[in-house]
Amino acid sequence: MFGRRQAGPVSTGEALRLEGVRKIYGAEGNRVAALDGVSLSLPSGTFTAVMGPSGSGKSTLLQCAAGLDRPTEGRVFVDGAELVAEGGEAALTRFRRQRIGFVFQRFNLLPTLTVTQNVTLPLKLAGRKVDRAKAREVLTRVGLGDRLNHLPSELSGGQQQRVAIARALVTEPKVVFGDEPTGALDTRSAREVLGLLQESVRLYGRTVVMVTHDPVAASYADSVLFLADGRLVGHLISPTAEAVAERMTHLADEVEHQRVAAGV
Ligand SMILES: Nc1ncnc2c1ncn2[C@@H]1O[C@H](COP(=O)(O)OP(=O)(O)OP(=O)(O)O)[C@@H](O)[C@H]1O
Repeated sequence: MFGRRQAGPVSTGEALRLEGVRKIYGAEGNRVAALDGVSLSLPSGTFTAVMGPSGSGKSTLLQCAAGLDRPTEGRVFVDGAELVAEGGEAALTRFRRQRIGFVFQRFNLLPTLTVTQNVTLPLKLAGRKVDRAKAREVLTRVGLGDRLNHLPSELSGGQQQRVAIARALVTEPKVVFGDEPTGALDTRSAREVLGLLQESVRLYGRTVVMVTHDPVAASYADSVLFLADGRLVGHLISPTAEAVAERMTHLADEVEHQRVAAGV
């Protein structure tokens, strides 16, 4: 059902752009540059994996790119619109609801809502028409057309993550961000979820950005960005799991050498 790479629509335009993004945590004297000048441009209709050693800034990159947090410096554009520099949480939330979908490692479904209610929630929150037919269509696409009235607790982990994917896609966002979306799944469910993310890119023109620790998961992407110490240090196009794993091993060695040399 899910091929590793399928021919698809040619991508047009830019979905995500970061210009010199820095994110500093901590107070004076105790500062950590979680991101240290990251610039990138991802075309629309592409699937990108973000990898790097622990602490390299992957989650911070996702948070800043997805408007869950604001960079200390630099600019972020989603679908040509700049992430609002002012306006507080409400403005950030509005920005996200219009352009962005999320899939988290722990699914984050609301336990008291049915599958359909979970999927229509983003439409409701965005003040859009609660289109149950649309929710049914997206849920059918992810293979859950027969589970519409179930509660999340009545589903397996893989099925719950498929609900989360349907919820992320229902608003037809420009970019879908995944933070370890297969991290809590068994191999078979993980492959299904990766296949669905791939399909949302190939068939429906979404742009997917996924943080992962797993070279096999990364191999489903069109390209992999490698982070180390808050900087982009590599880019692999048409990745295989073996090539990704090899890069990661070298990266971990390099980071260790640099830390030893710097005495940290
Ligand atoms: N809220 C915070 N306050 C202070 N420092 C933080 C905060 N969040 C992250 N950091 C630091 O920023 C750096 C990057 O963290 P980040 O979580 O982005 O890395 P990561 O690559 O996602 O790591 P992992 O693979 O372990 O999840 C780390 O040194 C981390 O300790």
